[in-house]
Amino acid sequence: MDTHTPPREPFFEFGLIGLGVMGRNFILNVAENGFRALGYDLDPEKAGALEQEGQQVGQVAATTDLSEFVQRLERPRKIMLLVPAGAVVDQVLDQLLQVLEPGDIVVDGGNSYFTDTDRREARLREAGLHYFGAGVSGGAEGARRGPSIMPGGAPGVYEALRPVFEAVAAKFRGEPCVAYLGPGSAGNYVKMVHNGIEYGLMQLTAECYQVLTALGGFSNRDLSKLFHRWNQGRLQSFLVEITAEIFQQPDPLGDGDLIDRILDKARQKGTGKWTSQNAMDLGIPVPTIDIAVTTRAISALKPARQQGEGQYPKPEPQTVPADLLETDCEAALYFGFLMTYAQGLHQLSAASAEYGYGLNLATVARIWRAGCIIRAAALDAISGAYEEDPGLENLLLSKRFVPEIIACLPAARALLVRAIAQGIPMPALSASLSYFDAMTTARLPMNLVQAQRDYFGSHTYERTDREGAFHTHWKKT
Ligand SMILES: NC(=O)C1=CN([C@@H]2O[C@H](COP(=O)(O)OP(=O)(O)OC[C@H]3O[C@@H](n4cnc5c(N)ncnc54)[C@H](OP(=O)(O)O)[C@@H]3O)[C@@H](O)[C@H]2O)C=CC1
Ligand SMILES: O=C(CO)[C@H](O)[C@H](O)COP(=O)(O)O
Repeated sequence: MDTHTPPREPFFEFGLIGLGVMGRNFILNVAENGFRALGYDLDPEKAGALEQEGQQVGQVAATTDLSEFVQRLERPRKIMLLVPAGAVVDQVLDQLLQVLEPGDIVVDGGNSYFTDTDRREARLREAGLHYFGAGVSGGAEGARRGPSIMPGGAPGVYEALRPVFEAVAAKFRGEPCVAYLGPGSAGNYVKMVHNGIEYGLMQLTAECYQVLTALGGFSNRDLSKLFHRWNQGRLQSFLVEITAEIFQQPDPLGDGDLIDRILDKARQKGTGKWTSQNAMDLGIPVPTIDIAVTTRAISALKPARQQGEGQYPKPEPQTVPADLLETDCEAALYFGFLMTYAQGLHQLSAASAEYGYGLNLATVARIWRAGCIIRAAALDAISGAYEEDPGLENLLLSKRFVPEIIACLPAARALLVRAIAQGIPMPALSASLSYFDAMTTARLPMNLVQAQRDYFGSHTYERTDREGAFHTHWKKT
């Protein structure tokens, strides 16, 4: 398999298992940054493809033989897995446990569920091995040119990985978008919430697309220009940037634009759902993320949606002047983005306390400023907000953001009123605004919910005027 014929003795400084979309690109990035890197995949075609591509980069080889892979790595071995999350990771670990030696380091770079990482870390520790969870974001391009890396595990072990990670990570004003985040599964947890935020931002963007099209008659060309313009301002972000490009992509299989030929069913691999599920366990509200997951589920129900559209006529669309719609959408989208980051970071703060991660949220926001899918100009200011006030309970309470959020509110409300009146679903913007309104209302109607709970189940309630738990024999008529 090797075309380089390097010596058979340990020669490579970094090993990578799983030469798919992420692995192949990540290992080329590692080699290009001066580390001798060896890849392993079961599939000879993938190993061959890496060797082919690696010729231009140098210092990279591939094998399909696991014992050869292990023999040719310098000790302690540093091996990163970029294989599909789930059972495959355990299968690879079963094999590695047969051949690795105490002190070797295994890094899971995939989207593994955080409790799996804790379990695997304990398993490998028993064998004298180190296990590290380091979520990687940025897709294929990021892996190749500079991803954001979210590492967690034993701090001493990170020191061995730091030179490689800092070299390959994306740079924001020269600062690598990687930092040690915390013990155990901290890295995989942060990556999971990153993906939850990703779901929220994508859903908000999609809703703007729908409302601009339905109420403003924006063409794909108009949308591309608009998103491009937005990307020059406070909405500057990877997702807004690629959205501008998506709207100008011609259909490679026919006339017209590709976007118009893509089926409106969004799939999901599970990280958004895990974020929501765990937020529920922690008792932290992340409604924009929840609804983004739910909306993907609704999108999958195409036949029912089609049937519903036939049975329930929509209101006649009332056209809104394009400039007004554009202004309101920009502010509403920015508002929604801020609410989504606020929710995700709030969840991280609670998870940090619950699982002992000791997360520094300013650091988390800092390493998201470049390389990852949720990178955005706003993250620089978000990081600053947590630096100024490390105990900040919620981003929307940050003095930095209060005036900006206040300024966005009229537009977000006006846009939603129009959308609701016209029967255009904007579930993520709606959830973001209701989240904001609830989080900024000192007295919510939950006194009634407590009364109902006590009425039917003697669950007791607390009072506003004295301490203790109370139960009432409610008067039944
Ligand atoms: N794609 C993306 O944009 C991103 C993905 N991720 C995460 O990174 C991880 C990898 O994703 P991605 O690169 O997209 O996945 P791919 O499916 O493209 O690549 C996975 C690779 O692992 C190989 N593989 C499977 N089983 C084994 C095994 N037992 N031993 C060795 N190699 C094996 C696969 O080979 P074969 O195909 O022959 O089975 C394949 O080459 C996942 O956890 C994913 O969630 C994270 C960020 C972004
Ligand atoms: O990890 C990623 C980016 O950082 C994945 O590309 C992304 O989360 C895909 O998720 P899904 O398939 O659920 O939309």
